[in-house]
Amino acid sequence: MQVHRDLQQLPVFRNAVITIGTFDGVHTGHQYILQQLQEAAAACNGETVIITFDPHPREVLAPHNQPVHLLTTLEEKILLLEKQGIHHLVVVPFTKAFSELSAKAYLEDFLISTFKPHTIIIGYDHRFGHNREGGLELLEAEQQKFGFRLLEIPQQVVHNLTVSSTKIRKSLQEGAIQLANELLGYPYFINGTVVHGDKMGRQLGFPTANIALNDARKLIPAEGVYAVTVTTGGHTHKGALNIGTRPTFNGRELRIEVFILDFDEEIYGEHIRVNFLDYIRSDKKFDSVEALVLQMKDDVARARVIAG
Ligand SMILES: Cc1cc2nc3c(=O)[nH]c(=O)nc-3n(C[C@H](O)[C@H](O)[C@H](O)COP(=O)(O)O)c2cc1C
Ligand SMILES: Nc1ncnc2c1ncn2[C@@H]1O[C@H](COP(=O)(O)OP(=O)(O)O)[C@@H](O)[C@H]1O
Repeated sequence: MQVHRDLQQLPVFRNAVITIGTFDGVHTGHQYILQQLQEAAAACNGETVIITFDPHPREVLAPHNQPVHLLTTLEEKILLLEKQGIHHLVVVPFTKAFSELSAKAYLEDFLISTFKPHTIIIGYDHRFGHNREGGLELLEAEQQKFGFRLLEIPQQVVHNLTVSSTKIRKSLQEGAIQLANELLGYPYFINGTVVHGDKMGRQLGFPTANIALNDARKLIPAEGVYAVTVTTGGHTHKGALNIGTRPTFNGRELRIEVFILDFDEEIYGEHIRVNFLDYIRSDKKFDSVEALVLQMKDDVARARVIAG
């Protein structure tokens, strides 16, 4: 997949079959659109082109101080899209000025003039232009004039639920990992670096790698204990992960820390990726360190079975 970040340097696409969106999470609904993109491109000997935005439009448009919670950073999105076998990803810098283009100007002066699409494929609820004023009706009205094919993809449903990035974010924030993973079509993951903690883990018999996220905008699932897999140094291990403030030790700040099963290496400063498999329990304040350690033994046993 070629990634284009400079709109002035785009190649000429052969029969561009395009789709447009933020694709946060690259979930099963997005994956279906990408399949349709590939089928349409195969039928016209065209190239598949995804047009996405960075930063995420909500980061530019959301009221000040409202945190964004991304399912995928741009780097992660690129990796996920690459796996889908798409030819081109065009990353459009999303600015306030760009967001203020009228729907017609966006369509004619940006989308059609830049990509000269053979086919445009959009999801059922795609909106564009200032205040989201444009949609399917405007594309249909412009179709004759510009001669592109138009394909609208209906909503995708999993367990009677319409798949959406918002629903997946909500599930993760409620600890509903299995549902989130089914809607995503893969286990939710985070990427980070191993940093120093308070050096208590080793004394408890459970050294825990403390994770600093690569990107602070990444969504952190609900506080609690999770069964995970951990990839570091090119190897994947089972793990028991805690997201919480360590109430037993009267901690305050939120930490993400993982005990890696059957592992004994110093990995400070290393890159670490965690795949969330299932939620085990909520975070608790224990009356004694012994009680916490007993519970952690049980968590680890459960993580071993789940990650098996
Ligand atoms: C699987 C697992 C479950 C945990 N559950 C809790 C918990 O319920 N309550 C709590 O206060 N701390 C919990 N912790 C966090 C421990 O208190 C923490 O690992 C310990 O304080 C060591 O921290 P350090 O690595 O920063 O020294 C958990 C840690 C792990 C790995
Ligand atoms: N099984 C393991 N799981 C997690 N980290 C481990 C493990 N074995 C060794 N380590 C190392 O030990 C560190 C965690 O030890 P810990 O005493 O909890 O210190 P800290 O408070 O700095 O996290 C990790 O960052 C890692 O480098």
